[in-house]
Amino acid sequence: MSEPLNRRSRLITQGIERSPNRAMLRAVGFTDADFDKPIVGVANGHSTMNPCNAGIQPLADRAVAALREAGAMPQTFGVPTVTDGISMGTEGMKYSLVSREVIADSIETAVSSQCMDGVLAIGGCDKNMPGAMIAMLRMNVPAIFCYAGTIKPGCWKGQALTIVSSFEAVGAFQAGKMSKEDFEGIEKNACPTTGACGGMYTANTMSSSFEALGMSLLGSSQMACPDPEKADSVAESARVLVEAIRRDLKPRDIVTRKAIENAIALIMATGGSTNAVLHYLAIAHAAQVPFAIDDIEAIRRRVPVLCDLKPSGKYVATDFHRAGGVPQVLKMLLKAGLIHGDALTITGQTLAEALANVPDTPRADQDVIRPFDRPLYSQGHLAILKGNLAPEGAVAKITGLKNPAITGPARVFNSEDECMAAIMADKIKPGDVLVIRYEGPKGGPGMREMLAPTSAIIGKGLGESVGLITDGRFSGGTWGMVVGHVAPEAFVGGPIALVEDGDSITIDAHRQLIQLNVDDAELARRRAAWKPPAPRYTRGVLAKFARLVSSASKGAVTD
Ligand SMILES: CC(C)(O)[C@@H](O)C(=O)O
Ligand SMILES: [Mg+2]
Repeated sequence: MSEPLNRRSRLITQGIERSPNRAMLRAVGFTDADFDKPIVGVANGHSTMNPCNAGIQPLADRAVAALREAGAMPQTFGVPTVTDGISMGTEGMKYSLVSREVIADSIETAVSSQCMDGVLAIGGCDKNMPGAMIAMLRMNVPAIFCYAGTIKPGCWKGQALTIVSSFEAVGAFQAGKMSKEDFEGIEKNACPTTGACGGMYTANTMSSSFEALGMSLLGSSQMACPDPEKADSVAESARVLVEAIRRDLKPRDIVTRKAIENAIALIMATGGSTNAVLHYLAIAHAAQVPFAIDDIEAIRRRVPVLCDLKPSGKYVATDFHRAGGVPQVLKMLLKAGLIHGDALTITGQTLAEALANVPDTPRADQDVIRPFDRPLYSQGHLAILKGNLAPEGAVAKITGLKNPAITGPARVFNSEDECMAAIMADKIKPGDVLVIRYEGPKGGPGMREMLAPTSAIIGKGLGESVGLITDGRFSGGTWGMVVGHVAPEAFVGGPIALVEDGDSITIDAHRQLIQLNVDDAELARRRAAWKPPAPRYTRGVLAKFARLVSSASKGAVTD
């Protein structure tokens, strides 16, 4: 007799003493026969706060129906989100990374409090993906992730638009390089549908990497949110999840070291967001898989950038999907021996088995996905930089830079807001190295993304001549000579706290170096004089996060 599928939920549905529990479940539609079925949580990220999550309710409805058809009892609960693109450049962005932990804690709390037998999570904006994955790996009950889908590109005067077009328009318009008509036209046309930011920014980076990780169905992540195929893939995910519960196939059976290496390889090949480094350190921590920031370099060296995708490339996620998307890239990496084909996926197949029917080479009629003999870059773009400014490491995109090395005078700012004001007041000159500090996980707190200043720099035409380093983060839409996640952060006395205006700083992408050119005796003097600042928040979720959070070089985790 096979094991019952309600391995966990039977703790609250079976036996005399569980009569009150059943009484309450009857109130939400359970009948006698239902108490023997697996209870599956639908972590519903629906929200009208943003386009990324505003299309999720119909997907959650499809998941509920498909779970019932597959013999499970679905129970829906809400999961909060923040919106990076709307909070960007404000104090509210401090809640972005914090929300990854809030989402993880919310899903873990709901699923574990009622001993659910599995969970299907549906998310949209950036932190929804890593937050859900961290919860799944902490709980280790059968789980699958469904991405709400990418937004479709906007269009203005024949130009494909994403939200980053609007961010970059700010600097250009303010510098008098763009007409009011174009500035307003871009704003009004950048986001035409529901779905998450349409380049290979953080949401599409994390969602597509979950296909490589084995925790989302192949081909599902880059579908556009409004398209019927997206809802169909959620229904299929529900069926696959019930089968995984039958097999007792759990997230930590799937998210092994090999799976994480496969995900990082996919991210390198597609030119994904720097945030993936932070999130995969946190995902490995939740999976209890040994994986350190220095492990990323070996993958970067062997995997080329094959996809010509925004922010630094030409195409958007819907182009990528049409060109074969993640499965096509994974099949190419598999054939080249750059990923582990024996890694398991949520379907119970190995990755190689799941890719069996995918063509070995990309279609010749498009150049969204390039063949190996014509990569955009021969090595990956996400590099870990070290030096006396970042002894624990820092993260940068090092491809596509006209000037891969810069040495210049430091312009020091103790917040993103101070730096943004200087950029918009045209106080920044070519050759400057901007230092934005006290924006780290503890110091910000919350490690804000700096898309506003980096876009303003691009918009003002300084993208190739100004460097920027921060203990904060960057958006997936950022490119240029920018280095984030500098660790240790200023708030805990990291070397970035000792920089003074005018100091010489070197950022060298090819040597993967970030160096403060000040002698050790002077640095020792400055360190002796440095005093830790008072925390910016003493109450509420930001204060709790600041007290708990680890270094960015460990994933900025809180447990
Ligand atoms: C607003 C963006 C582009 O979505 C950003 O938040 C990212 O991290 O990619
Ligand atoms: Mg973001």
